[in-house]
Amino acid sequence: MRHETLAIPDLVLFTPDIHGDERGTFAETFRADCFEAAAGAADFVQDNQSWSKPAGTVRGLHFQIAPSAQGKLVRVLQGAIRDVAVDIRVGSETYGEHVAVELSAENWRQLWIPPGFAHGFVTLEPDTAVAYKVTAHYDAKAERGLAWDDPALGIDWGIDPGEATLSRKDLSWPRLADVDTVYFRHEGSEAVSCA
Ligand SMILES: Cc1cn([C@H]2C[C@H](O)[C@@H](COP(=O)(O)OP(=O)(O)O[C@H]3O[C@@H](C)C(=O)[C@@H](O)[C@H]3O)O2)c(=O)[nH]c1=O
Repeated sequence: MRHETLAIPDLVLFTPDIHGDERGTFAETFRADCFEAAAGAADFVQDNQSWSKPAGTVRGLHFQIAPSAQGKLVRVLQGAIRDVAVDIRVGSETYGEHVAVELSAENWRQLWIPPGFAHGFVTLEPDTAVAYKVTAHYDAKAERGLAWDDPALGIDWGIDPGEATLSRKDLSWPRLADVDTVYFRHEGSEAVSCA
C-alpha cells in the first residue's frame, strides 16, 4: 500500500499494490497498520456504498458535525469519480480550499478525508459504485452540507452545471460564506510515513 499526502496535507491518497495473474487481480484494500502509520489512528465503524446511474451525478458537499463528525476513506468499485474534499476547519491555512482527485475502479486509489472537511464527488461514468468507510455512525441530526457550486469554492467538477444530477437535499445547502457556525477548528496534525 503506497500513500502520498496532497496539497492539503491532512488528506492522504492511498494506492494498493495490485497482484495480477491469469484469473484477474488481488489487492489488500485496507490495512489498519498501514493506515495508522500514514494517517494516524482511526476507528472505522460503518461501511457505506452508493451506486449512481447517470454520469454527472453529484453527491455532496457533505459532513457531519460533532459528536458525529466523520473521517471517510473513499474508493470506487466500478466506474470513476472526481472526489472533492473542502477544508472547513476555521483557523486552517487552507480554509475554504479543496483537493480534487480522480478515483476509479481502474486506478484503485483511495482518499482519506479526516473530520473537518466537506466531501462530495461527481461520477465520471454511468453506473459508478463508490464505497467508503467512516469513523462515526450516520446521524441524520448531525448532517450538514455546502453548496456544490458555491463560486467561492471554485471547484472544477468537469461538467456543465446544467447537466448535473443532484438530490433535492443537495440543491439546498448554503454557501460557505453563509455558514456562521464554527463546526471545526484546525488543530495541527502531522502525517507520518507508512512502514
Ligand atoms: C449517508 C447515509 C444515508 N442514509 C440514508 C438517508 C437517505 O434515506 C438515503 C440517502 O442518503 P443521502 O442522500 O444523504 O446519500 P448521499 O448523498 O450518497 O450521501 C453521502 O454523500 C457522500 C458525498 C458522503 O460524503 C457521505 O458521507 C454521504 O453524506 O440513505 C443512511 O441510512 N445511512 C447513511 O450513512
